[in-house]
Amino acid sequence: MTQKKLCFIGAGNMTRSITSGLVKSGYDAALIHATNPSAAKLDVLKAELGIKVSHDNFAAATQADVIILAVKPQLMQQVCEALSAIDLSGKLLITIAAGVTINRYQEYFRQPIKLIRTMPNTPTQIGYGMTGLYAQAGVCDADKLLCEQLMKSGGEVVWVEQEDDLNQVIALAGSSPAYFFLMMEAMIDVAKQDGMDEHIARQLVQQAALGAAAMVKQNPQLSAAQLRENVTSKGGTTAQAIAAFEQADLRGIVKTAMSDCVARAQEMAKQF
Ligand SMILES: NC(=O)C1=CN([C@@H]2O[C@H](COP(=O)(O)OP(=O)(O)OC[C@H]3O[C@@H](n4cnc5c(N)ncnc54)[C@H](OP(=O)(O)O)[C@@H]3O)[C@@H](O)[C@H]2O)C=CC1
Ligand SMILES: O=C(O)[C@@H]1CCC=N1
Repeated sequence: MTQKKLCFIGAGNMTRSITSGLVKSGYDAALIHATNPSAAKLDVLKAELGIKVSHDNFAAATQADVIILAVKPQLMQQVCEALSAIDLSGKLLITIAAGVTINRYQEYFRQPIKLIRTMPNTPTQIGYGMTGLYAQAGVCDADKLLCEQLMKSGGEVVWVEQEDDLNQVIALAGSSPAYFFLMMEAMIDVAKQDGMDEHIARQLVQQAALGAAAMVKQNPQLSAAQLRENVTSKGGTTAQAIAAFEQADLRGIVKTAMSDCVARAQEMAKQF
């Protein structure tokens, strides 16, 4: 991979996930710079990954070839406006923020920019990430390839055709690790209430979840429905459990959750 000077603005959960993936995959830590107002997260990144850290967004971004915008959506305007005095003509901008549109970034930077919107997720930290990508019109193939390579160091990537499609990516992959964590959390809680040791419950649940995801991935010819049916013996235990989920309208709950997730991204696009 071509190794360029990277600057992450904001050193929170996602910057940690992406920079870990990059360093683990061999990206030169000396070329990665992260900035943050408070010191604690920077200290951890410096100690764990050996990347450069500072509190100065402007200086770090000025020196970088690629600026990765990784602050919360509500802070994006303030952060981008403060960087708008930098000549961005030779730099690629990548944003990981949910719900902030390309039009907004153009307003904030007040100059022509080359921007790729991405939607990664936290499993990027361990190489199991999933990132959706959308490039602003006019971004060249070399910059698209560079962004793709950066995000691939943490897992898989898909390009989407329309900017709006990123909202579906959020519902399906950006936010969805939290849905699966909730499911596992609930299962572990039930086992604990039934008197099981928490560590054993967690081991059982995490391995079952990992196995189920691997079964889906390794059997592309089989639908998720078919894989579910293969577990479900007629008149058996799984049938009882699945009936309880169906009766409680799990599918309806999932539908509401995902459409609320998309709606929030659309609302944020108007807000920020
Ligand atoms: N978490 C997730 O699963 C995903 C998040 N995203 C997107 O990633 C972005 C970051 O999310 P996440 O990492 O979870 O959030 P975090 O809150 O963990 O990280 C944001 C970081 O930005 C820092 N920050 C605040 N103000 C500034 C500033 N002026 N300059 C530089 N840094 C600043 C914060 O510092 P401090 O805490 O010291 O104030 C914090 O460390 C969001 O836009 C979110 O939409 C995208 C995909 C998945
Ligand atoms: O919850 C959020 O807004 C961010 C975007 C996707 C995951 N976390």
